[in-house]
Amino acid sequence: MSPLLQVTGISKSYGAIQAVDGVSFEVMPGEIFGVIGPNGSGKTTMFNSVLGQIAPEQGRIALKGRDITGLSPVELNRRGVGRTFQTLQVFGKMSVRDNLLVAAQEHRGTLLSRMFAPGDSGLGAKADALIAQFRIGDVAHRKAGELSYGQQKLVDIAMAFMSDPDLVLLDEPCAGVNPALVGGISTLLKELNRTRRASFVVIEHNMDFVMDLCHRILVMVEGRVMALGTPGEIRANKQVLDAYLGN
Ligand SMILES: Nc1ncnc2c1ncn2[C@@H]1O[C@H](COP(=O)(O)OP(=O)(O)OP(=O)(O)O)[C@@H](O)[C@H]1O
Repeated sequence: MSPLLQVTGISKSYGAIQAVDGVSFEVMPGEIFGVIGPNGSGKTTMFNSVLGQIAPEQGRIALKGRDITGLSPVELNRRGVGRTFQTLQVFGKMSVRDNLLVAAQEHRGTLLSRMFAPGDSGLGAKADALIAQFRIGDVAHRKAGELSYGQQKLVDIAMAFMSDPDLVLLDEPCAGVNPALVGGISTLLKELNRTRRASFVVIEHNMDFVMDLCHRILVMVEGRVMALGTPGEIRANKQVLDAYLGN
């Protein structure tokens, strides 16, 4: 099986800070791939390099064997790469359902083309299916800003799925979420992985969540890959325990 995502030797510095230093890894189709590491270890910078948000100074990123290095987030989205951010991206004054529709239109075209696009172009059915899958039907017509933070996080994740992505990069999906809802997010991601064959790259500090959810985990320390393996291998890695998990 050939990799869905191939990251080869990417580096990015900010002045004297080498935020990402020669990071390489592959994500296979259908894989849930975790990225962990202490604060400031370069996880988000690596993520943003993959996602076209920042240009890596070195290295190559390929999706399904094609070079995508330097492509814009919009172009990547069209090629099947979705993302969520550390901070919520929902529009608080719009209904949950409208947030999903806007996310899909974002994927389909420019603001101008959206303004003149006829109706919802069949996106309503897709939004309703996701609302059902995310079990947020009871709040679908409420303003997103009125929902609990955890529920807004679910809306945020659902928005990333409106473009039928092959690969979704999730930046700290559990941050700030009530522990009672963390298990729900994990169950949901496993279900999306199974039913939609979507692959995920997940940055997360919640170790129980990562260990339970991910097939393989990359450990970053000071911009470099310290370890890469299954949750069992990462838990048993002495170097990782000393540098990170043991803290
Ligand atoms: N825009 C920027 N300008 C200057 N330095 C930056 C910038 N973004 C990140 N850095 C620095 O690069 C290093 C890596 O940061 P990054 O945010 O990628 O780490 P992280 O592992 O995602 O951290 P966290 O877990 O806290 O989100 C840090 O030293 C950070 O201070």
